[in-house]
Amino acid sequence: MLMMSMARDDKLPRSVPRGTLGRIWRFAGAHHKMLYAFLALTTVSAVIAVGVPVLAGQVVDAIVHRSGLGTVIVIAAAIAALAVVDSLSGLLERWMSSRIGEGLIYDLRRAVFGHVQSMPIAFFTRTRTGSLVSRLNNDVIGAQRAFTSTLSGLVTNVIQLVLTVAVMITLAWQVTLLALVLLPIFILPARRVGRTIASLQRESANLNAAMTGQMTERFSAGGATLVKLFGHPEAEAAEFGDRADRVRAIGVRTAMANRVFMTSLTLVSQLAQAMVYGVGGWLAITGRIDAGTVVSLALLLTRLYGPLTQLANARVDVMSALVSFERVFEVLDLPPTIVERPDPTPVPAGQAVGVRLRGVRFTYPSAEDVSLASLEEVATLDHVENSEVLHGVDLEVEPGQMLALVGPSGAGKSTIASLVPRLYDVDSGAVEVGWSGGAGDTRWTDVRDLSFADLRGTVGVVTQDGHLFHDTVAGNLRYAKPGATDAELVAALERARLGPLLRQLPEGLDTVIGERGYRLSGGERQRLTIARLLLAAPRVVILDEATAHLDSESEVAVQEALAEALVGRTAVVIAHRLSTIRSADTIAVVEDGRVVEQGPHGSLLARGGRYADLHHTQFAPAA
Ligand SMILES: Nc1ncnc2c1ncn2[C@@H]1O[C@H](COP(=O)(O)OP(=O)(O)OP(=O)(O)O)[C@@H](O)[C@H]1O
Repeated sequence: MLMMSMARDDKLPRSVPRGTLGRIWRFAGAHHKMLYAFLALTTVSAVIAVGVPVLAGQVVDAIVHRSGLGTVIVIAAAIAALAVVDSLSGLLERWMSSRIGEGLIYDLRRAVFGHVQSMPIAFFTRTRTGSLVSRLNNDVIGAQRAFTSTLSGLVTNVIQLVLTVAVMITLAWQVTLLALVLLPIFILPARRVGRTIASLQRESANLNAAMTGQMTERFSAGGATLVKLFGHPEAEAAEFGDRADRVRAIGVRTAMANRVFMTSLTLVSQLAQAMVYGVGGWLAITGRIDAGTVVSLALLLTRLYGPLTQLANARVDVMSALVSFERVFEVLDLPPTIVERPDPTPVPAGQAVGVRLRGVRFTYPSAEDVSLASLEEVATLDHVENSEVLHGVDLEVEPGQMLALVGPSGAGKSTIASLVPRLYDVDSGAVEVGWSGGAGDTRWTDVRDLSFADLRGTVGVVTQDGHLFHDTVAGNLRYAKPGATDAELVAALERARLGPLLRQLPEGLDTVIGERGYRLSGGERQRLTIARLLLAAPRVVILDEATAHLDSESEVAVQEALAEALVGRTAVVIAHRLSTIRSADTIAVVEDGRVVEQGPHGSLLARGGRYADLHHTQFAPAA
């Protein structure tokens, strides 16, 4: 058992899954040809490295035996030629290894970015951005190192080692054996130190990611405001300081572990060299070997312990590279739970689209389904199963009509709204969009059967705090419609009641907005997201109508913009204002994950049930 685990440990550090090597090899599929060429070139370099000491020995023999100037010059010229070839192949090798390495970084970055983008929103609500960014930057580069320095080092050194030992044995097996006696002194500490360094590096990577996470979160405008208002800056600084301190300690320990190791290896190598001179010299004096052979052996020995030293290091590199690969693969392995079906149903252009929910039950995904402990920066994911939030919701909005969702906080209104654009998928039942199938009937199609592009084109969402990228006004708007002309952008801004603001902006459409750009008020932000929606012109609008934080002037402007946005569209509105609720074609009262009442304002009020209660307590006084 112990032997087995030790044998396995020779190849991989304890915690790296055994399939990782094969997977890396498959991942690097596009670079295999270049890799083979690189390995061939490496072999040439290794042969040259062994050839030169042998030739040097022959020069000494030629001098000792007085073989003539011609021989010496020929051998010297051969050494010079080998040096030139060695330099050229070294350059070519470097070019190839960097092509492979950088190519791999490119592949990994694109794969991770693409995959992370395909993750459901539940993943982003749990994951810390800093950890994710660090995965894309640091670990990808760590993984690439495996191919540039580590792989080339590994292969060159193994080939060189084998060749050197073979040549040394043919020259003088007794001296070779003696020199090799010291070998175990290299191997044993290499394994220990390697493991220690790998675990230190892993801890350091996690700490760095935690610091990046803390910085990105706390240094955003929102985060910084929170710290100023409620935070404990000293405690924050202390927490950051602790992590930075640990990274410092790890840095020192890693550096020292490396140095002590390298120093002892150099020492052993020099002792072995002394032994070769002593024993070899004695054999030469007693006439059993040539003087040139002693020189060759001594030179070859430097080529033997050199690769050994580097191999011991390569082992450490391989392990940390494997850890980086493992961390990247871990992200790539997260299943994107919301996927597009291969043969989606097309939505016919131009027709109005209705929305309905049939028997929808929904539970928010648990951490285990959508996330990674290392990206949340927790030791283990919480195993708590979320409880069901929607317990069989039935709703229907005819094409072109408006449905208002009302109900107490936490009832599930936002959850219902998030199911239509597939931010989440239902557990059972269906969310459907429908269009006229001819002959007066509506053709209902599950949103899971539509392509992402069709769904995005059909359903538009205006959230309470519409997010804007740090970009120009035009850039933010064109996010919804890439080919839009300036005239279209201006028209959308006018309709969203942002005309006066646009004229005031220092650089008009080219003014940079967002965190570090021109500051927009809450109402202006919201109207900009409405302008974005107007440009996208979806047929269904999902709207979270919370305008409480706006002053009355701004609120009027937002209301006008919203009214504009809803004209001619099907709308599902999480309504907070009586005027909206009254103008809705249908009102659904949501309570505790169920629709408890549904109908137009007048008839619901007349019924004197939950809506009538809500109306009296919440809406009427504010109206
Ligand atoms: N990402 C999430 N993960 C787990 N549970 C969630 C998540 N978001 C909301 N919930 C839970 O789902 C339930 C319904 O929340 P939802 O936000 O849909 O209510 P709401 O009616 O929109 O409330 P409000 O009017 O306050 O916005 C709540 O119990 C809430 O705690």
